[in-house]
Amino acid sequence: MKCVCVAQCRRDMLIVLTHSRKTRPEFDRRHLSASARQSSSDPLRHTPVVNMLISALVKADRLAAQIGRKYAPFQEMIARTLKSQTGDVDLQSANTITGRYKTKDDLPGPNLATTVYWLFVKGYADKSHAMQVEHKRLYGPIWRSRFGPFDVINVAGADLIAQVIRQEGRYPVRTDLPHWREYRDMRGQAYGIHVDTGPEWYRIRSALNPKMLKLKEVTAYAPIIHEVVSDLLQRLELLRLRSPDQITVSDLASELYKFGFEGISSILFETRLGCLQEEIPTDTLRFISAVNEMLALSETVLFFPRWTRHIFPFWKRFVQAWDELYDVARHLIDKKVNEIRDQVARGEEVEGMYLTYLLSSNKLSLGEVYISLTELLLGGVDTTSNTLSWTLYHLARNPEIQKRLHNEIVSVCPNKKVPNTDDLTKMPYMKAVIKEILRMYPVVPGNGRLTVDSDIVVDNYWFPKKTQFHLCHYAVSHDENNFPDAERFVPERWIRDSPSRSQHHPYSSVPFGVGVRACVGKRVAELEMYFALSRLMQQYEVRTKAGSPSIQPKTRTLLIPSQPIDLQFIPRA
Ligand code: HEM
Repeated sequence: MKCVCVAQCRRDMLIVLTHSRKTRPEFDRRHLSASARQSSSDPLRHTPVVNMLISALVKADRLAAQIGRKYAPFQEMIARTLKSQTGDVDLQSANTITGRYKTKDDLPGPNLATTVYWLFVKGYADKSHAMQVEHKRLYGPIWRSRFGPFDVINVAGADLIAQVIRQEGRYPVRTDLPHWREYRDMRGQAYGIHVDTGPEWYRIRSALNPKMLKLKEVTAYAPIIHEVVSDLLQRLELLRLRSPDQITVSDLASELYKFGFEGISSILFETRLGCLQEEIPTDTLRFISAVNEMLALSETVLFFPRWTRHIFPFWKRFVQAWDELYDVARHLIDKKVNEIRDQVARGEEVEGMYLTYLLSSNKLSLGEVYISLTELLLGGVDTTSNTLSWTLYHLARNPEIQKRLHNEIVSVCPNKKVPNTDDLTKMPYMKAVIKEILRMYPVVPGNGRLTVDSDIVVDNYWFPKKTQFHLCHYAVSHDENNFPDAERFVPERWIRDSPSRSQHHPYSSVPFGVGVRACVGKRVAELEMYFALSRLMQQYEVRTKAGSPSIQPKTRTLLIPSQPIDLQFIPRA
């Protein structure tokens, strides 16, 4: 979705989900390190060209304002031109159209210069989640942000988000992804779940849903998830023993990232990629590198107009990254297609998981399967791993909560019994822990909705078709009115009959989104996180090192830790 800044908006809108910043011709192991991914250079923030462009935009904005003050008719002409470029349907105030509603022109909010000031002078460029909170304080729960050609309505009240979602129509759209569409047109590929709209999106989504969103179906993935969790435990044990004090695992997020990548690809592609091995296979490194490169460049490509493609290298690299990503995914899928073909030829029954289901359901073409699995992978890589990182971090800092969680796990699964899905239903506290983490750190801190079918009314404001909304989930889930003492980690808020149980609006914490367009991977993500967390707790007590700093989140596509998380893993008897 579009939002207050190009960087933020394009991140939030994609809802796709990893974020290596640095591009390197040869991929090396450092690409797997979350800290390396987080700290490497951001093309939007550091290139002199971008700085020049920004300063030119600010100047242009100021100049337009000055000219506008002197020459109102001229300003109106500029406004007409800009509005026609941004797709506004009418130049008249909607007051005259609707009579009773206010319009977006009546909304408060920052203009280009103010936004640039907030981002680059006040330092909110990688803290757009915090900017939501500040802007809500300044402007109220609904405001308008303009940034160059982007014009976004920010909504930061649970009831207002509910109003937008209720009017999203049958085929909701998060935002337009013209550059993804352009790439797919260029290569003659299918569009897929992120690019397709209307009934076509719905057709693909309906094909993907059954083995992803039904709890009973997702249970079938338990054995493979446990296999990957076992590998994670082995890896953590190895790293712990190798550390100088024999208890510390450094940069936990990067290990959990590998777990996330391995976990989701083993379900989707029915192939173990070896991300948690000591020596990661070359093809897997290629795959990970391409995912990170494509996502990092996706933001940059959108920022620059099409005519600059021959001047800057971004588009070419974006295309190369997609080619690479698609190529590896296609290779993995083709391998499975051939296996299935051989099995059928031998008269054997075909068994498998998600890929086998998609291939045998015949609901999608092979090209659509390539794209769909790639996009599911993008959705599943960094989301679960970041949530797990924050969870372990807070458990380490809150021994009482960790003890309560451990007691629950032991009471349901004594003697380190490996939990099954039935066991999970008896672990309400573990679910509350994850819910609370997703409230405090919604991985997708701001989501988007682009109105397509009809005009809508929100909070007595009338918005025409093609209005881009930014749903400020972070600001809402940190609102003291919904969650008293909102900055504190209190899983009890989510426990029925607990004195700390919060009375909150149903839309005040919706980390997976709501409605037909909500996260397709929710069930799989939950299963992965519950199995990983329960088994980690069975094996270790996690602690922070004495004097270790408190870690703040930052926004890089997703809400991620701003520093590496190092934790001590004390084996349990
Ligand atoms: C903690 C884990 C996760 C969180 C918090 C999360 C959150 C979200 C959110 C907020 C959205 C946007 C929903 C909307 O627009 O209303 C989304 C969409 C999506 N997610 Fe997730 N996600 C997670 C894990 C996963 C996993 C594991 C997968 C892959 C299996 C996945 C695949 C997707 C896809 C493909 C979409 C786009 C759906 C569509 O446009 O129809 N996500 N996710």
